[in-house]
Amino acid sequence: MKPVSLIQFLIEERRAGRINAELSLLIEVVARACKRIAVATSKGALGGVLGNAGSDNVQGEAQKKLDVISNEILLEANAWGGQLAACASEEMEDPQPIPDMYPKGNHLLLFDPLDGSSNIDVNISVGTIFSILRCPDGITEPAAEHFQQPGTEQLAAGYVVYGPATLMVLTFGHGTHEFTLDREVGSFTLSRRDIRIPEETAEFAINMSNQRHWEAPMQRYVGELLAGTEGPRAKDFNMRWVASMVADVHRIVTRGGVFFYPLDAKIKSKGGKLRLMYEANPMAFIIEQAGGAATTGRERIMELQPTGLHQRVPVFLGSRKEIELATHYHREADGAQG
Ligand SMILES: O=P(O)(O)OC[C@H]1O[C@](O)(COP(=O)(O)O)[C@@H](O)[C@@H]1O
Ligand SMILES: [Mg+2]
Ligand SMILES: [Mg+2]
Repeated sequence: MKPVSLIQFLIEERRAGRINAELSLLIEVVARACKRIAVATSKGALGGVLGNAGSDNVQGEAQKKLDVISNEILLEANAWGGQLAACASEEMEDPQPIPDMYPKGNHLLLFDPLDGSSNIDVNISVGTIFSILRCPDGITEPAAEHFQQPGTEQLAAGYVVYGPATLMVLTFGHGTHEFTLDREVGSFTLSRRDIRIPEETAEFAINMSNQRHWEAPMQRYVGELLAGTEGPRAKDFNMRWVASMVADVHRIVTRGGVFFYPLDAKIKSKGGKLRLMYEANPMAFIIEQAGGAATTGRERIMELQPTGLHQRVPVFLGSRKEIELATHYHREADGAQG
């Protein structure tokens, strides 16, 4: 089969009327920026990109040098791209307007410039996650409230994994597709089209060290997985936890599985660990378009009405039947309590 580059794929999508020229160009700009981030991450200690930046972000987390470098690469690339009205990032409290000297567009871009920051210094896969929305008509200086649209309003979402290979996974709402960076030619090439995630799985991902803090329905669900063939599920389950959401989600996009970052007593006051606008919503869109499911344990993530740019939510995503069961246990427990 003749290789299909990302550019050719975007032309196909435009010809099919699934995306417009501006969105297509925006994806090209984001892809180009991620190629530069791939180079930066691959330098490691030699490039002086490891370690802390000496500053904290809006979440009160110590920023890694690569958090800051990746953020700047994405801001710089998108400032003069011409497709954006503004962008927002995990690493910035407020939305970043497009400088007046540059042409503006009708899209809003949200991103987690470097996901899996705790793994940077130990050379484990990290990534970039992004979500694209339409800027409301007539808004020239978008504020946080203009970004706060439900996940169902996303025009596109994607992530890039910087691992042994650099991969981009993308959806426009017409299936989920994977592109591999061909380092020799320097471009992303289609490696899997219309990905389907198996409905059933025997592989789960969760940070088990938080177990004692979980809610009862989560204790029950994971307890049954761990009981395996000796328990009510009558099947053994294997566990994985990379602690880079992009890598854990990419494993699921590749071979199925489930990923959980549930609410627990430690993070209850924050509403969860992962961020709705630039982690949960884009991943939910990608997973749903590949036949999987994504909930908070109670509600469909993409139907949530956002209340803040950096809002956190519980995340349950992956193989549909398992996510439905875990969600059912939570709703049932709420019902019993209701
Ligand atoms: O350290 P924990 O509790 O295992 O959490 C890991 C989770 O935190 C994250 O690193 C948060 O994302 P950032 O690295 O972008 O802040 C996720 O990628 C990952 O799933
Ligand atoms: Mg992240
Ligand atoms: Mg991050």
